[in-house]
Amino acid sequence: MRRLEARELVIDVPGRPAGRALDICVEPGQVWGVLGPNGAGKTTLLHTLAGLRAPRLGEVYLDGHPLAALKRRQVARQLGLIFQERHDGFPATVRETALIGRHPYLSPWQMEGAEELRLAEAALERLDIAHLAERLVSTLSGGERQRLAIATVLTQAPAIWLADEPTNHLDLHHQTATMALLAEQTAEERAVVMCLHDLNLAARWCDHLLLLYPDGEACWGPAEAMLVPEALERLYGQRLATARVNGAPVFVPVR
Ligand SMILES: Nc1ncnc2c1ncn2[C@@H]1O[C@H](COP(=O)(O)OP(=O)(O)OP(=O)(O)O)[C@@H](O)[C@H]1O
Repeated sequence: MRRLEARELVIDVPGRPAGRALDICVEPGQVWGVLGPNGAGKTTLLHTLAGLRAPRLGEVYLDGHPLAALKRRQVARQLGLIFQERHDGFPATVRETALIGRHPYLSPWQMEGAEELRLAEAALERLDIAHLAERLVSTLSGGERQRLAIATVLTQAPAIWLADEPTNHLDLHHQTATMALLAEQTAEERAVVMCLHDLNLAARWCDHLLLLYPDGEACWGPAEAMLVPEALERLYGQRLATARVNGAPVFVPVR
């Protein structure tokens, strides 16, 4: 059981007032969506929750321990990260890259074994990129790279996924398949926090939402309480029409 908490957390967005401090507890089995317009601080929040960026105020806790006091290797066994910026280091194949997901569990001199390989192959299969296993990552399309990033975290099997726009670059089918995969993590008491631009994916798949406003204001809670058209219109500065499809609200921008 792993719990990620933000206590009195103010993310450090340069030049912005503190706004509302975040008090959030991500419990095992929950799927959190972070919504907000460009520049609201979604990526900054995710980096702060991952311990990669210091907050301006407050602290992030993993299972009650301050994240900043934990060893990165310990953190890497619990938190899986899908971020937007990726840099190709040395040339690596798709399979080698997926195997990186097992590194937090191996000692520095230990080679990946049959079990690591099995997990990586299963993840590549799940993300429909098994046929690309021998290819160099530098030759992949944007959507294939995105699916590899997800496959790498699936290989890692962390307790908590932190994903920045996980459906970026993905076609409609793979967007849905990715959201299903993330929601599926909850069956094993894992949790997911993801930034999303697509309100309808958030409405369909997230059970908790955090709305981040550009002035630092924020509100959060169960998804149904957050999906209030007036609040969402204020969030995006966009009028919306609402319908219901398959039991979930659907929001369409109106002129
Ligand atoms: N190093 C920096 N120096 C100055 N401003 C920065 C720096 N890093 C981020 N910012 C600013 O902080 C704000 C929040 O950025 P962030 O990337 O977290 O937003 P976001 O909500 O993820 O946006 P988007 O939807 O466009 O991805 C932006 O206005 C950005 O320009």
